[in-house]
Amino acid sequence: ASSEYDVIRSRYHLKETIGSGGFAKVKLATHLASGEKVAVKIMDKRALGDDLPRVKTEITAMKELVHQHICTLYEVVETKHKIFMVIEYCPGGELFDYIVAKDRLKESEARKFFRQILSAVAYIHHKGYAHRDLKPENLLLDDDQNLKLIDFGLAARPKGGMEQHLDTCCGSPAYAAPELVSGKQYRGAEADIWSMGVLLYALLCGFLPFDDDHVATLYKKILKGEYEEPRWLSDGSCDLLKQMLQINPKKRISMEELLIHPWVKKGHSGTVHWNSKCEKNNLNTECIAEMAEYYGKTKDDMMTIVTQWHYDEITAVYFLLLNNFVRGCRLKLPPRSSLGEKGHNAN
Ligand SMILES: Cn1cc(Br)cc1C(=O)Nc1[nH]nc2c1CN(C(=O)N[C@H](CN1CCCC1)c1ccccc1)C21CC1
Repeated sequence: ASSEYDVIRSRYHLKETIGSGGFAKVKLATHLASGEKVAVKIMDKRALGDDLPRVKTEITAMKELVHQHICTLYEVVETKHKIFMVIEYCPGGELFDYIVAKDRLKESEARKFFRQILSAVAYIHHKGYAHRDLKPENLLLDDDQNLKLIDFGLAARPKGGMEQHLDTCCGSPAYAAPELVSGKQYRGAEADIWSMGVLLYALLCGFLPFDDDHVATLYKKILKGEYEEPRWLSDGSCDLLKQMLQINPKKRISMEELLIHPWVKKGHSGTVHWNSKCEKNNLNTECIAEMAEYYGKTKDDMMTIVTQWHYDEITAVYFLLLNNFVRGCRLKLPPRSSLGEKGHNAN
């Protein structure tokens, strides 16, 4: 099996495991060429079994969804038995743990996070995707305390567009919409809005609106749609939650209405900017120039190579440079000769 790791080890220094889920584990790693930290999600195809399509779904989705509030997929390495996804590293961990540590968030902080979640979800809906597993465990904090959405294994891109109904019941029960738990057909976007309502409730209250140890009882509570309104919730927060946690999806607030909702806009100059700042169709010329120098190519040749989006080392270097660029840092790639001296790169 060690040979299966040869390619990934040639480009990354794998460190401790920082997460392990059903069929995958995530290790912290360092990109040798740049010294940048990354997260490597490792899956064994034999253990995946009929979950393998979920991984393909996630890879396809992450290749298409490139956004400032979505964890960037840098590189994919597939060997005989393994799939390695090299993904943006978020040193702040899960939003779930952040809420638990603070008990609950002040309305202004909840609003800051909620606007970032809206930005990511409005973008994926615009691209024709529904996430279908929105919860605080799937939102990570980067080192600027900004949120990044992860886990697109359950994402759906209905062929007939976002009006199309879906029927696979999936996601985490406590965040699942009533139409989803009652096994009816549902629209992905409408179900995501409900889940964001549960998420907002968790941010503001520190506990879930619908909760029970027995999943059947939990479902009954979701279908009734009744939840507690703690006294610390403002009228504005209660009104917004009421519009998001409408059991009838037709009466539920839409994404368009959410983006301009007074509660969402309060204390912020503009509406939520959900367009991507890092779309693949307009390359960052400074990153291309830096790469051209590093690989000894002309800018045009470098541009051509990057736009093939092979999700190999080239794609990884481009996105690592870009993620630093958008944060105002300039990542310098050392001359390639130093590659030989492992761990040589100053961090
Ligand atoms: C927990 N933690 C603490 C610190 Br400090 C950093 C982290 C951390 O996990 N950072 C991090 N950066 N980038 C990633 C992660 C975690 N991570 C993840 O993809 N984490 C998910 C977490 N899911 C939430 C519910 C079920 C599993 C995961 C999926 C499969 C197996 C293990 C973990 C990525 C790769 C995208």
